[in-house]
Amino acid sequence: MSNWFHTVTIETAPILEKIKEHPFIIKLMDGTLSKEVFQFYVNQDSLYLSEYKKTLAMLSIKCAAAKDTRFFLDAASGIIDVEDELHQIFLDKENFNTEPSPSCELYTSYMSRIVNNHSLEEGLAVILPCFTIYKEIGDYILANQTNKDNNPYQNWIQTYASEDFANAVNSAIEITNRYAEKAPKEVLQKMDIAFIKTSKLEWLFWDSAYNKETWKI
Ligand SMILES: Cc1ncc(CO)c(N)n1
Ligand SMILES: Cc1ncsc1CCO
Repeated sequence: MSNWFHTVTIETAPILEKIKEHPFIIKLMDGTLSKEVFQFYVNQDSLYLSEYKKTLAMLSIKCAAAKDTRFFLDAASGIIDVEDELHQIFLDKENFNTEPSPSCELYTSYMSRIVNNHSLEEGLAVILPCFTIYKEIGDYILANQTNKDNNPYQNWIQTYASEDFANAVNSAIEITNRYAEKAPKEVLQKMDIAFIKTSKLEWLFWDSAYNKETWKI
């Protein structure tokens, strides 16, 4: 079946491959990622998710169908659960840094700008890689790791390889495809641009954590 998501996924396949080859993911998978780097990541991800849930809530009120509004509101509150659970386990609250890294700032600001100032369709496209790439990476790690019993990051891996998350991802894809079906070509092109850019920002977010990115000034 040909649909918008299927087509854009083919276009972004090289980005997904780069993410799978990134040392952050390789080391997360074999459990050798340094605690310091993972801590930096969880800290920034906490700042990221705190903004992302607001962006999802904003997108939800732009949807015409009540079931779509409900889906995005549920996803936003699902993120509060993830924040509570994963961050309870992994976040070092005493050394929490409240300043987003440049890449974290860029990623959250970009999504917020598109959702707030552009069309609903572009908004749907811009928030989608956060669902689909994490699903891909969660499944990829689970399928390829040999140390499920003693990986310090297993709880994190399981969250994104879970059935609940898979259901949420499928719904997000279905909703976006449904709006894309009715969208004119110009809007579809803008959806592609948004999806591709956010996919790159996913790579950048992992890379920035791996390098413990700082503000240069
Ligand atoms: C950067 C980023 N993208 C996506 C997700 C999925 O929730 C996450 N936790 N963090
Ligand atoms: C953790 C997370 N990331 C995108 S949506 C979501 C919550 C799905 O319920």
